Amino acid sequence: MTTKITLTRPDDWHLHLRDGEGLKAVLPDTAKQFARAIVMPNLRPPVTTAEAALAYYQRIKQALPAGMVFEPLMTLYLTDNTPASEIAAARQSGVVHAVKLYPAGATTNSDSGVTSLQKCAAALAEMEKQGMPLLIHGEVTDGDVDVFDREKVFIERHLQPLLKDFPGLKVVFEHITTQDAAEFVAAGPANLAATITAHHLLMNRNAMFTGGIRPHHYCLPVLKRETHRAALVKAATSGSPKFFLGTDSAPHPKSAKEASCGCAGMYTAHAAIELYAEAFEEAGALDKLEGFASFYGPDFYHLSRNTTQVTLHKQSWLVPESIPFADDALVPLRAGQTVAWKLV
Ligand SMILES: NC(=O)N[C@@H](CC(=O)O)C(=O)O
Ligand SMILES: [Zn+2]
Ligand SMILES: [Zn+2]
Repeated sequence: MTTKITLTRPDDWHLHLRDGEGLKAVLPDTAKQFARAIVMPNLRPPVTTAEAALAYYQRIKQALPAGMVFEPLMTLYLTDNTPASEIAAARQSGVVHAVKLYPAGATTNSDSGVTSLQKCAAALAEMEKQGMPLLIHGEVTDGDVDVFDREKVFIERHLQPLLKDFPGLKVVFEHITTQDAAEFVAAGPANLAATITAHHLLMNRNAMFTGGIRPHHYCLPVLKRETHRAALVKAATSGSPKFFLGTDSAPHPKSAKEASCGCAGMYTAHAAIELYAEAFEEAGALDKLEGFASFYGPDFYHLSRNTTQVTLHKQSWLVPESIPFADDALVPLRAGQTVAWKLV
């Protein structure tokens, strides 16, 4: 039995850091294990300009505790009105590495998101030209579509046409949750990749209803049935460079999660690489973890791989019931329970 693994230091290709006091509370959890992270732009107001992305970059750098090394990779929030010139400015800034597409109304802080991809044609053409990746929250928002089918329907209605219209555009299908998405990405061109969260590898939709309603297991896209979880594990452990690590760690105050209309998002940054190690071990594929966590992401983004390492021990530890978060608290995934691997 493997009791110790050493990996090239991983990166997180999909992360929510929030801002202000919340940012200060969560940033060390990510920086202790990841060298870099793609930072989501769904703040209030959203990060829609290169100038705002640069200012956010500086706030993250300032919030980093002394002695920690971490590089935030910024993203721009795409709207119906994003001009091509803003894409060029983002590229020029040197800190923006991707543009994020939220279909309007699909998820947390997506009110200013895109209502129709037609409206974004100029920005998308510029991204294709600049080699700037488009990161997609791939769910339709049509209330007639069952919430468990929204990702699958997005592929047919929006992703396929997009890839056809912009064949050179680099696309990351973010936080995929279905067998449909895993198979679509695996069969797609090299410029199409996907991120997979630890929670979608470890849990199926039963986890939302174990003995009662479990608001801390609610995220978007929502957890799916077991066949989908199994397909995601297969994709993540396949050794295909089209699938890489993106935690989608999404902190919300406890009071906003444990509410009559609770927010979507799970907090996993406190134990991210350890949770992935559990999922890969369970699949008998610990040897595939380094490629997924540390190589395929930078390769896709044309960034260099990290040169330092992290070590994990097979040593179970207790996750705290809650973590301070600004003037509230956070309930992390596995709160009050154990995680099987521990970062040294
Ligand atoms: N994943 C989530 O459930 N929530 C994310 C938004 C997102 O990534 O869709 C958040 O910002 O809270
Ligand atoms: Zn999302
Ligand atoms: Zn997210």
